[in-house]
Amino acid sequence: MSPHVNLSAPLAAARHIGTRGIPAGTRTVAHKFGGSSLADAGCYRGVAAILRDQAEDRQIAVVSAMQGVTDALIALAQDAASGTGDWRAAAGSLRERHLAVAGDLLGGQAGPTQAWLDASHAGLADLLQALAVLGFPAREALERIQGLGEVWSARLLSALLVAQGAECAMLDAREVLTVRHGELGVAVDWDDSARRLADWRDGHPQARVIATGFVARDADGRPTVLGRNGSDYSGAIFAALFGACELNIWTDVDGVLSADPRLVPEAVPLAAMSYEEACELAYFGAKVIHPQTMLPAMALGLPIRIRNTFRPNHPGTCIGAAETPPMPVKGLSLADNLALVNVEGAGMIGVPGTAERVFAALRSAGVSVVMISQGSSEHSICCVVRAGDVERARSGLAAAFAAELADGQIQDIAVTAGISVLAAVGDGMAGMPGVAARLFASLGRARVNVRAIAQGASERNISVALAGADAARALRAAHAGFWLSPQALSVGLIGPGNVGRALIEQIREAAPRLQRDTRLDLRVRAIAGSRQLWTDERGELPADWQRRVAAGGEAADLDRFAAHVHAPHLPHAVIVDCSASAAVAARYPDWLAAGIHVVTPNKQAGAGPLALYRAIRAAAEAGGARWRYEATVGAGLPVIQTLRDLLDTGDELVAVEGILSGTLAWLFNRYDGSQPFSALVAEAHALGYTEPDPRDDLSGLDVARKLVILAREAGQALELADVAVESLVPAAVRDLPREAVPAALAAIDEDIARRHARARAAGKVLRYVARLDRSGARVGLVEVAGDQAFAHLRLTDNIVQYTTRRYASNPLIVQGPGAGPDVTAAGVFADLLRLGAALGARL
Ligand SMILES: NC(=O)C1=CN([C@@H]2O[C@H](COP(=O)(O)OP(=O)(O)OC[C@H]3O[C@@H](n4cnc5c(N)ncnc54)[C@H](O)[C@@H]3O)[C@@H](O)[C@H]2O)C=CC1
Ligand SMILES: N[C@@H](CC=O)C(=O)O
Repeated sequence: MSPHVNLSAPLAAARHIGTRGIPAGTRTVAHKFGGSSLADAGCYRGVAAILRDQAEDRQIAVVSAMQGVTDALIALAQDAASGTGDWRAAAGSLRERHLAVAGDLLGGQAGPTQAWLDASHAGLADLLQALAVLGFPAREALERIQGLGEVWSARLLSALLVAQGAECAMLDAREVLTVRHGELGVAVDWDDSARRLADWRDGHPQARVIATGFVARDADGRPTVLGRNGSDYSGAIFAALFGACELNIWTDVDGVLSADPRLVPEAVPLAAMSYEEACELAYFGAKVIHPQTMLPAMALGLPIRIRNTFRPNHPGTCIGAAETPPMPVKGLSLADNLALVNVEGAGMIGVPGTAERVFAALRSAGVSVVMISQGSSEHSICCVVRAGDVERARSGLAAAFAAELADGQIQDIAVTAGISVLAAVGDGMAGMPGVAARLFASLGRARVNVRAIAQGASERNISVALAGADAARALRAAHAGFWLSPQALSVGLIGPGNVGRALIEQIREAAPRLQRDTRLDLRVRAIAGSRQLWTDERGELPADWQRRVAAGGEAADLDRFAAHVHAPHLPHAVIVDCSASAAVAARYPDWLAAGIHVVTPNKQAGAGPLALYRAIRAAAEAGGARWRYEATVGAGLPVIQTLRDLLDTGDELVAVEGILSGTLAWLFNRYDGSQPFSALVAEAHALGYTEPDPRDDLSGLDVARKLVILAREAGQALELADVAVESLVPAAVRDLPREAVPAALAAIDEDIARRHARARAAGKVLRYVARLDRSGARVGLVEVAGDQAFAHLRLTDNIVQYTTRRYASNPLIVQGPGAGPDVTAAGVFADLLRLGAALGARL
């Protein structure tokens, strides 16, 4: 970069003068503290502690004004000059604020500092009065006033350090730093500044210096300021003049982030970057450091560290570090409030000098061009300008090309307002194929239309102009494309009941391992209950997630829920339905058609009306999304997967028979006539084995649903009504509201006791069995001989026997616990992992 060439010689000479008399090997470090680090007395104490804790031999600290003071001073000057506002009262409160901070910091020793501040504020009042008389904001007075905040701030900090016994000198930069204001900004007179500083040092040999940022003197010795971000620039200038080996810029963030965290919650802090990357990022959006600030540091190769005053142990971001991590894209930035100007016409093709005329016209109109793009057809030149410049740009171009517009050689000078530019920046993209592809693929997935593109031959920045309305979505999508795993899965859970809660705990426990070992990045970003909806951007659930979901939720709204889960910036989305709701199941076709995967233990879809089942299958096919429901039969057991494997490998199902209800298995395993059957039902409910309404188990409906799911898996168009079902629910309980069921359920006890006694007398046991074969589908309570496999189950064990063409005389058996929140959640989780594997996770 040119600054190396232009600046390094005068700077090296200035450094030589500035470090005169300092022993070789002395380590000097420069620090700069912004207004956010100096908001109140507590902040000054924090800054003093940071300075005292540093290990360097010599220290130069450059300070901004207290937070908000520079803006207040500018407003004061303008109000006084224009005769508006109560500027006297405002000046009074500024004085009070500084006196109060001095009193707080220095206590009994505050007298001299307060007297000094008082005198300085009296000078300010005189200046304001002069402006009020003049009636216009005379530049010299304005610059003198604007810089006072830094002078007060440096005085406060140095007085505090001295009061704490830490030796230091205060340097008013207006005494030594000589600058000129030119068309390209402020230029430092390095030679003059270095000589003045050396003279000042003769009278101030202290190892620690507190200097004013932002202010300087002009060639005639009049006070002036360095412009916006001037304090950072002062930091870099004094780092150079004092011979510092490093510049620390202390602010209120942990360093430079990969993107604006207000728009991209997943933005990550960057440990290191080159000066060039920092310049590119700073230009748009990343306001941590201004490129001009870096010029002296770049010329001398000084590392600049961005650090957090409020977390001083955080390493921050090192700009210009010897080694920066090899990442193709280091950061993304966004500029808003722009417009596209497109000069288009067949008459431009192959005509030398057209581009020169376009840019000359824009220069004459005083328009700075943000981005340029021209296709190789030369049919149009398009550039991006700031929204406030667009009318000047249009009329300037219209005047410059008036003749060509009149005779049709130029067809149009078109302006599109409401444009943003997204820039992907990184030294590492040079020579690396695929970076642009990744950026544009991410934007495409988020359905962002790209209006114009620019990439220079340095290959350090790809800039994309797009509609402002798409900007935030584009930024998040691009960020996900570079920083998130391609297997990042936005998870939304419906029904945080027994199974849902267990599932979330399992995900929380496994997520870090899965991300590390398989790249599957599960982010639970939304949880919907029947009454509340909770959403989160990042999807990293805290330990007290249940409390937050219950406390912080909004009203349940499945449309909002699905929209949040289906975040365009995340590569994949899945809805996990852990409710038992038919209304929720009816939403699956829409979700699947939109590309949202669905995983569920809810049987209402798989065993729902055939029309819904078919619509779900068709939608999944059309949307490319997957519907997985292993836990609907046998909870965590591989019942459906086993059947699929049999069928997919060409086998043929002859019959399926089994005990498919964990609840009924447990009830009849436990029941021995010594206690009422209804008491055991209540216990099964409390253990989380039953359906939300236990009548679904006792009526055989739950078992019938499972049989329908298996039949459909085997290709049969079975409806629930086609299953012959024996219900155990007494007629008196069937139509009661759910809350009334527990009290009424004793009505079941007598019948079960009688049937149990009869079976026992015959040397048999009662089992609720399901069977599907060529003669049809039926579920009911049967007496099973004591030597049969079905008689020897434990607890909630399910057993499924597949008789197939291959497994004809000796059926294939799947057996194990078939109900309970943990095993069911594990079955759902296994489906999620299978989905992850299909999306490319290394599972
Ligand atoms: N518990 C078990 O052993 C097994 C359960 N299943 C199935 O898992 C699902 C959940 O079962 P559990 O957790 O035991 O039931 P649960 O009653 O404990 O939880 C269901 C949750 O869904 C919520 N919910 C109901 N309707 C909703 C709606 N429209 N929108 C949002 N949330 C709604 C309820 O408020 C509740 O939080 C059911 O479909 C069940 O059939 C499947 C296999 C085994
Ligand atoms: N209530 C059901 C739960 C699983 O589907 C059962 O008991 O099997």
